[in-house]
Amino acid sequence: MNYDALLLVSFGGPESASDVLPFLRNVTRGRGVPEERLTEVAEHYYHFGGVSPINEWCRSFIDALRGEFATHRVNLPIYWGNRNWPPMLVEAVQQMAGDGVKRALAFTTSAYGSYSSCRQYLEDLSAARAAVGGSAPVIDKIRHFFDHPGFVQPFADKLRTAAAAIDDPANARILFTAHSIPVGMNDVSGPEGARYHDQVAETAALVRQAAGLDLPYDIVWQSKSGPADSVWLGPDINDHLKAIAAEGVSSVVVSPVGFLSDHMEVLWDLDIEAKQTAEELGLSYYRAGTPGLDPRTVTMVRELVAERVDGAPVKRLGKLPLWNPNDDGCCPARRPVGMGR
Ligand SMILES: CC1=C(CCC(=O)O)c2cc3nc(cc4[nH]c(cc5[nH]c(cc1n2)c(C)c5CCC(=O)O)c(CCC(=O)O)c4C)C(CCC(=O)O)=C3C
Ligand SMILES: [Fe+2]
Repeated sequence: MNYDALLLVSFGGPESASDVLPFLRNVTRGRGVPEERLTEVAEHYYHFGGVSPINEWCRSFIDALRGEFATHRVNLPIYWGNRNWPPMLVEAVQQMAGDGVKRALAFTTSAYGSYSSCRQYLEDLSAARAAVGGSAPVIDKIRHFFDHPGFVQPFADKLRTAAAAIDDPANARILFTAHSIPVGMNDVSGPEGARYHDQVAETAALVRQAAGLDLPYDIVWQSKSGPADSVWLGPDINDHLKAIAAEGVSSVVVSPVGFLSDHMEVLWDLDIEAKQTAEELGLSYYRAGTPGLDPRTVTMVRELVAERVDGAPVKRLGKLPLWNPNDDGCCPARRPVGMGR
């Protein structure tokens, strides 16, 4: 297939204190997230001066990707649009239309399937295209990359480095963590359901294997939002820290496989909140890094583009079946948080 642009699609994040509340309102519009949760999350952002690292990461990643494309003679201009904070998707689609782009590939910064990590990005892309009208390019989303070596290997190296600092490996546990979602949303993720959970679990196993570690590990979930009585994927990382401390575990190494780079969820929910929980329990806490700007991750995007443009081989380490998220047959439009399916 011929494409004439790459669009990087991300979540967006505030870049100053006055951005925080308007950003949070964009994220949660129509989602049934309680007001107390918003005030609480706003404080997490204010703690860091109202600045999420996500937009700056996108800028640096695009710079690196432009270099990668130039070196490998990939002749595609790169555009950038976010779901929740400028630069917004609609501006990016407008710009592409003005530049005469007819067909674009979209790389989203989430590796996994599910309504929140995939379908919602597709819905926002179609809304942006509809707003731009007839001159908007066709946009195809690149496949889920949860098991691509350019995603798995940076996590593995960073996990190995973090684990090397543990002084009592006999009583250590690896915790792989990803953003929780409502259980009802997970149940309908992917063509056969539960694929969000299963992709995260496959990534976790691949990362541990690639790190060459035989420490025991668990998969845990973080950053639950929505009403307190709504059922989300668990165990929550903080609850699980209590459970394993009671079993006699004395050190944890936390690998945030749910995140391509250090978002606010990593800086606050892990490095402040979970770390404090661990310390209160007397557990030594080590946090492994995210891929971030690892050159292998930059190369991964070029390779994912080559799969679509040149029919290059599909590089992957896992066995879960892939599916085409551009079809309508997976991750149906959702009901409000907490409503189950
Ligand atoms: C699966 C998933 C990912 C991973 C996939 C992906 O990367 O997209 C993700 C990423 C992110 N989530 C982010 C921020 C937020 N998510 C919220 C709320 C929610 N997330 C959900 C799910 C996910 N979220 C859900 C089901 C909700 C409930 C509301 C709803 O049903 O939509 C809220 C509202 C307040 C709160 O309750 O936390 C905020 C502020 C940021 C930016 C961080 C930064 O600024 O650095 C990023 C990358
Ligand atoms: Fe989120």
